[in-house]
Amino acid sequence: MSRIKVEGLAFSYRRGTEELFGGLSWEFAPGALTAITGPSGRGKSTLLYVIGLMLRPSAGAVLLDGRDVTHLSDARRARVRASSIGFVFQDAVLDPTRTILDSVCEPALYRGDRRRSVERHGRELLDQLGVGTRVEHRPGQISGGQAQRVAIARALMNDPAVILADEPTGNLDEENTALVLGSLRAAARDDACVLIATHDKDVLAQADEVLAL
Ligand SMILES: Nc1ncnc2c1ncn2[C@@H]1O[C@H](COP(=O)(O)OP(=O)(O)OP(=O)(O)O)[C@@H](O)[C@H]1O
Repeated sequence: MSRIKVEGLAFSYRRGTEELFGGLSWEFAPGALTAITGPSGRGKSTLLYVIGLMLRPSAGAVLLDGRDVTHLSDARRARVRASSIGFVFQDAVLDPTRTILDSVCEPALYRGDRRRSVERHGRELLDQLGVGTRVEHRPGQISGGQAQRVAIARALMNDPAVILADEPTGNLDEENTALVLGSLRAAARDDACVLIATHDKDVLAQADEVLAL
């Protein structure tokens, strides 16, 4: 079974304005890295928000493991989001008052995991992403590209079944792009469904599937 499926999907930010996706149907398989590409303004970010249950489609449905999650209440959609979806936002917003390690650990502490094992896992993720020496720093003390990688570690923290990443390599050089792709690939190997909105040729070359909007 596909982990995520969209059926006849369309979205408008306001009634009577431009409709995005034009009735898109697509299945995203677990274990696969799918790049979502297309010209600026075509709706790549918006598609991630709709699949990430932050926006409701104006037509069609989003199915997660075969279950239609489109019409659930806001509270139930928020629960599904917290338990199953890791989101990497385009601008890597991190809490300026927390250390890097605290930011990465927060999703797991919030759901009640034990601090010791959470911190161990947080340090491992930050190491994998090449920011392991920055754990006690705060967002103002690291570069934009490092913040991007911290945001990815945070999204991977709870081993989500679905990872949605919006231009995750936008700020990165070749070496760090490879680190990020390696981490997303490792998550996919653990059977996650990974969707990356991107213009990056390296990401497109390494994706298992490409959805062009
Ligand atoms: N909050 C909003 N309210 C109204 N319109 C919006 C909003 N966010 C985005 N849009 C519009 O929706 C369309 C799709 O935007 P979106 O950011 O999803 O595109 P994109 O393909 O990700 O673009 P880019 O490659 O430039 O990041 C654009 O026309 C944009 O102007």
